[in-house]
Amino acid sequence: MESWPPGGSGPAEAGPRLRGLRGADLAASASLLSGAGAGAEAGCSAPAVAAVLPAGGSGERMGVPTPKQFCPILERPLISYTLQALERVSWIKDIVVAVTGENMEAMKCIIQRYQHKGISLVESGVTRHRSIFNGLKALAEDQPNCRLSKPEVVIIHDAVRPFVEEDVLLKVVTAAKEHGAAGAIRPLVSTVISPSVDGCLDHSLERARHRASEMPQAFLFDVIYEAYQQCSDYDLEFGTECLHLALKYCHIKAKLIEGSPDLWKVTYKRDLYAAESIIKERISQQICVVMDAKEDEEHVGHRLEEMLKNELNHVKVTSGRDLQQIILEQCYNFVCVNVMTSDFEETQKLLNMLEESNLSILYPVVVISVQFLDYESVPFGQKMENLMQIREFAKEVKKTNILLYGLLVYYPQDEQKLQESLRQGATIIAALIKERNSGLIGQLLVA
Ligand SMILES: Nc1ccn([C@@H]2O[C@H](COP(=O)(O)OP(=O)(O)OP(=O)(O)O)[C@@H](O)[C@H]2O)c(=O)n1
Ligand SMILES: O=P(O)(O)OC[C@@H](O)[C@@H](O)[C@@H](O)CO
Repeated sequence: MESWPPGGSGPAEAGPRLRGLRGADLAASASLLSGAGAGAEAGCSAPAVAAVLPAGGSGERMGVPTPKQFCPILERPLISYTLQALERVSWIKDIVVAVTGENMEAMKCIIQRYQHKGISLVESGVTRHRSIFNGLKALAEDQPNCRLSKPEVVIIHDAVRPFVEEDVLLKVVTAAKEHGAAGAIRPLVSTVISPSVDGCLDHSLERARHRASEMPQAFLFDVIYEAYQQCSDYDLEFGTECLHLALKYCHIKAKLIEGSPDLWKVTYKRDLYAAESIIKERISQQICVVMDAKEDEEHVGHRLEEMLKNELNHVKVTSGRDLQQIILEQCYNFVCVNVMTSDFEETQKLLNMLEESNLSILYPVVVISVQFLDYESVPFGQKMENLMQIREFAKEVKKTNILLYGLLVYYPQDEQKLQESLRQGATIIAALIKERNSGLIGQLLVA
């Protein structure tokens, strides 16, 4: 078992807000688990919580050579999104990932490149249960060269379930403390049937009375560790349900927690497309319009900003007065307005800030360099020559995961024509942000 990177600790980025079911009880649990707030002051000890991520599968159902946990989404391996989701939960102290020996180096590179913190690696087993057991052994203090402290509660979560939020983790851990085990469940989409030996229907289960077992699950460490130690080889080889092991070997009836639709497991190729679509949607929720601060309210950049607000419902459009703050808020989309200047001065300043911020390590950042030009009254030749620089700029910044596009917006004297080109410009901007197509970088689109 290795901690990677050596000495690494603490989450890679600030923990997210608890979403939805914030409630006073969840807030209290969160403060207790993080060792802060009233719970801790009242002398309640914050239970140590660790997580085990089985990531040693081959992903046969995905139908590609690369094990699905390493398949890229927006050029980043799927497992990195799951690690990010867990490490930003401040009260999860250790994350143990079980990978095959042959994927150990690849996993270390992923941890290094995406700056994941507090990750320990163990060798996976030939089945999911054996991989989980190996992860638990790394946390148990009765093992040789064990460097991790035994947690009170352990979360078990598939590495191929990237959309896990703090609130459901909090609920399963809180329930596991009380019941000994807890797991997320979802309504069944299809009815479960039992076939007879001759391949005909023997019976079906009443769908409304059954649920799909999902992840995350959480256990008092001693419960699940004891269950795995007593586990039969048959269960280790063919079992798929940790909650069942706690019931069978420790007589613990797990508390079942209703989970959100996003808890699903990436299994087939269609799931990768769905995951990419969800991630693209999530990082497209905020756009920052960057323009020269001294420009007055009539500045055409403000008109473009207003048009974007009208065209893009549910998208927060801000004008970037304090760019550093906007970057800190993890905005991944920037529209840089250059009026009449063609040397990309504003755009270059923005690109330099973005490259220094490391914002694009986890997600591709879209920058759209907008030029307003009344090309009926300005000589086009020289202007176009300048604008073509964008191709070289784009190639350079792509190396740091910044997708740079050009947009030339017709800037006529006629008000109605200007309104139309602004609307067309907003539509093009929305499409570039939504699609994040790296094949279009350096292109100059015209509205
Ligand atoms: N020997 C194994 C098998 C699976 N897993 C992990 O358990 C999780 C859920 O299992 P599953 O979806 O079945 O993954 P695979 O076994 O890779 O998929 P398949 O059955 O299609 O081969 C995945 O993160 C997978 O990497 C594991 O750690 N060790
Ligand atoms: O994909 P597999 O069949 O290997 O196992 C994964 C799932 O069974 C498991 O994650 C949930 O059903 C909860 O136990």
